[in-house]
Amino acid sequence: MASFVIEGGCRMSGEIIPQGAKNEALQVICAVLLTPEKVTIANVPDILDVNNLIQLLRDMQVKVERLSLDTYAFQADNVDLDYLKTEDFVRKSASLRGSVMIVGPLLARFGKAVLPKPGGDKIGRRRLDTHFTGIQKLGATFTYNQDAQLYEIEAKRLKGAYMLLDEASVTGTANILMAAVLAEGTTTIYNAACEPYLQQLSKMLIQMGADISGVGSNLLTIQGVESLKGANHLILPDMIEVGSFIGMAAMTGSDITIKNTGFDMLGIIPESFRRLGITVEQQGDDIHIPTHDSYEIDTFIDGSIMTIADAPWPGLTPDLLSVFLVVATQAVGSVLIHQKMFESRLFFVDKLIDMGAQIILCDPHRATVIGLGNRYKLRGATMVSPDIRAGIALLIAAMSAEGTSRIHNIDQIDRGYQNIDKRLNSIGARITRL
Ligand SMILES: CC(=O)N[C@H]1[C@@H](OP(=O)(O)OP(=O)(O)OC[C@H]2O[C@@H](n3ccc(=O)[nH]c3=O)[C@H](O)[C@@H]2O)O[C@H](CO)[C@@H](O)[C@@H]1O
Ligand SMILES: C=C(OP(=O)(O)O)C(=O)O
Repeated sequence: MASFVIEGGCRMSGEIIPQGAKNEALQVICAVLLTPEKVTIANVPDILDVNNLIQLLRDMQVKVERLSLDTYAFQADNVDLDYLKTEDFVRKSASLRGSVMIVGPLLARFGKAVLPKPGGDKIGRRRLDTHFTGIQKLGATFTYNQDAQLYEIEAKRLKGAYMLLDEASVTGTANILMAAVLAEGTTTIYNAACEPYLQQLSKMLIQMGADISGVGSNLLTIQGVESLKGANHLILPDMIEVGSFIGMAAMTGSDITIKNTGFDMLGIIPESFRRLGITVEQQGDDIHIPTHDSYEIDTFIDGSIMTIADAPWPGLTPDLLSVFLVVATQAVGSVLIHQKMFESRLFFVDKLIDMGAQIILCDPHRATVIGLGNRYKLRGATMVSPDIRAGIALLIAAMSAEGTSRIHNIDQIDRGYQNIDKRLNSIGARITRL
């Protein structure tokens, strides 16, 4: 497994362009299975998860053409459904979470799909109930094949239905939506997730001929259509990467401009960083983070310690809480980080404590951070990245620390951040990939 060696204390300056959004890419690439026509997708991030999904489609005989570094044309006019029965398919599906979202499109278009255990971060229970119940409501049957360890799913023709999701699952909503666009009649999805990823997926599906209303809300109404056509789609900048750069800049005392951030789609993210005391200057669609010698965490209006907690969109994405946590370690003041959605995403704080951070892990979901302000710097350390977002948080810690750090298992970072070492080194970081 590759590692990063990071020389701490280097300030960055200059401009950085965020990659395309990982979680949107995973959705819209699955959606190409809904039509035999050509779908062209631009701003596709060159990251492990996305490349693994594209390979999975290639293995299913989807024609994939790389038109430029970040633009692909897909044509699913001759899909090999037998591939879904192979061990190779099961193994590859387990390498990423996004693979679960081929079920909706396959079922809608071909009446059958299989669902092996998907991959993704090991950050606590990651149940698929919402996917199952939603797709069952559309009339599909699930049969567990013990030998192959996968579900076989069938439906002659999906039928629209009303459903109130048990939770606003991101990939669950995408899967059900992609199934419903070709179902017969009307589907209503209440308590739908409405992250920008889903708004963008809906936008692409509408361009393909789907009839969807309520986009951006938690109530989606879909009138099924007979077939869908090709489309051209542009993926938004990755809001998690934008947030990671904001935190990284503040904590390393860097002066950077994050270009083309898709600011209007960042929701509560910029304001949440401002509440940590970070100056986030909007300049058109760019974000400028000036050099911070210190930043002070806000309190609630009554003076009590602030909580930063995740919530379904338009609440704060759980994928940035690790970044908020690490950035708070060098702030003036205290904050409670409450990761409500996942129960194993905060254990990486042990590594930060080893580096000198003052953190009390209250329970698997909550950590209190007592900011060190300018009093002490973190110390360099050797660490292993447990998941993608803990990985970037540890990288930020290492970049701000005194001395040299090593992070092992950086595949976990590469899963979601494109050429991160090269891009950061080009504006002044010192990261070596071994
Ligand atoms: C490939 C992809 O797109 N992955 C994202 C997707 O994963 P994914 O779609 O797998 O995550 P879900 O939205 O299904 O749920 C995530 C977790 O949050 C819990 N939950 C969810 C909704 C809710 O209202 N209450 C609640 O507690 C679930 O029980 C689960 O433990 O969404 C997550 C939540 O934003 C992100 O962390 C992942 O990066
Ligand atoms: C948890 C994440 O990804 P995945 O769902 O692919 O594991 C993430 O992107 O932070």
